[in-house]
Amino acid sequence: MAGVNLQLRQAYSIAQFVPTVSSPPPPTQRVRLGTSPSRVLFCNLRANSAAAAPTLRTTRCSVTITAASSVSSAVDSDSLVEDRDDGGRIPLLEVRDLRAVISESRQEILKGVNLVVYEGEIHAVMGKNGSGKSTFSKVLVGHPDYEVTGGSIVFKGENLLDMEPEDRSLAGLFMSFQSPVEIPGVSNMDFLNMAFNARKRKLGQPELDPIQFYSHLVSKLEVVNMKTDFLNRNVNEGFSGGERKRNEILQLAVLGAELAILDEIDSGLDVDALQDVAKAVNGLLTPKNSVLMITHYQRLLDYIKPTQIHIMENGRIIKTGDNTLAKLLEKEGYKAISG
Ligand SMILES: Nc1ncnc2c1ncn2[C@@H]1O[C@H](COP(=O)(O)OP(=O)(O)OP(=O)(O)O)[C@@H](O)[C@H]1O
Repeated sequence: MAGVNLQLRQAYSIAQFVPTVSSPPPPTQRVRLGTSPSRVLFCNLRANSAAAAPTLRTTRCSVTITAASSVSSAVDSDSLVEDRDDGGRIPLLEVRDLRAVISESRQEILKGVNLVVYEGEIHAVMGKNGSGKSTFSKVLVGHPDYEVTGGSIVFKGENLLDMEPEDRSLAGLFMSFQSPVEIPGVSNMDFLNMAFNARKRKLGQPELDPIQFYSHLVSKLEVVNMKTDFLNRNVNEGFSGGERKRNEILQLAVLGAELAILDEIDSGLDVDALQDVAKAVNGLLTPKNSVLMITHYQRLLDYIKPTQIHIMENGRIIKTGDNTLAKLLEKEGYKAISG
């Protein structure tokens, strides 16, 4: 059973950073014992054996977060909680002078990112290939490949850098990856059910059994225009690129999030799928929830209208503006914007 738990933990860590499953899976769970989790490594949980389970807390994932915490300990997040702009808007995410290196090579990728997202806002981050957009989003969720070396991230008034990746998820941060991973041996339905219940536990709300959860899930499937067949398939296994992206949005719809980080959610989508996904994201927006989306193309912004667009270059946000910035980019390319 420990092997099962390890695999589920890995799956969880990868997909949405929900907590370790310490109790046996629900009765309908279909978990293939002994499946190599090599394709689903996220937290560099190198050990594939049950024996490794007790050592999980000492993986690089935790070490990285600890290192990040020491950087952020000087942040007076209380003062940031009080930060209200003139319009009375409430900041959800406050990133100040964020610096991060690749853990292994120590190469600095983020060189002082500043960004504030208020409740109910949609922010788009654009920029040339390799400018640091995905790194930024992965640093936000605590990806172990990166180490924060300076600056601060405050989410809902709390120091995000003090939190483990799974706690960031439970706090209401969701990330849709550019290349969603497969999780062999875990069905979509079971995965979503466990992730959903983990969030409910954290919120002190009643969990749903598989039958109750199915009813909840069916309504969400309609939102993303997915067939029920996908529920019985293993997470993302054999899914087309577009199906994976829809599945990511299904996870968002099921789990909910105060801040959804969508990394190139439009890549690989045909026109109909793009509209479905955009419609689903728009349908999930409330005055309290926010979206931070990374994209290369204006076409996504035609469907999900951003409050602000940021241009990232060489690990920094060099320009912020409204949709005219994206239109300028589309017409003239980055030469019209770069310094
Ligand atoms: N884990 C890593 N190991 C080595 N290099 C990395 C790693 N992560 C990021 N980089 C490098 O950091 C730079 C920024 O990468 P990142 O993926 O953040 O760019 P991006 O702006 O999202 O690019 P794209 O638009 O092509 O997706 C790139 O040069 C990339 O090769």
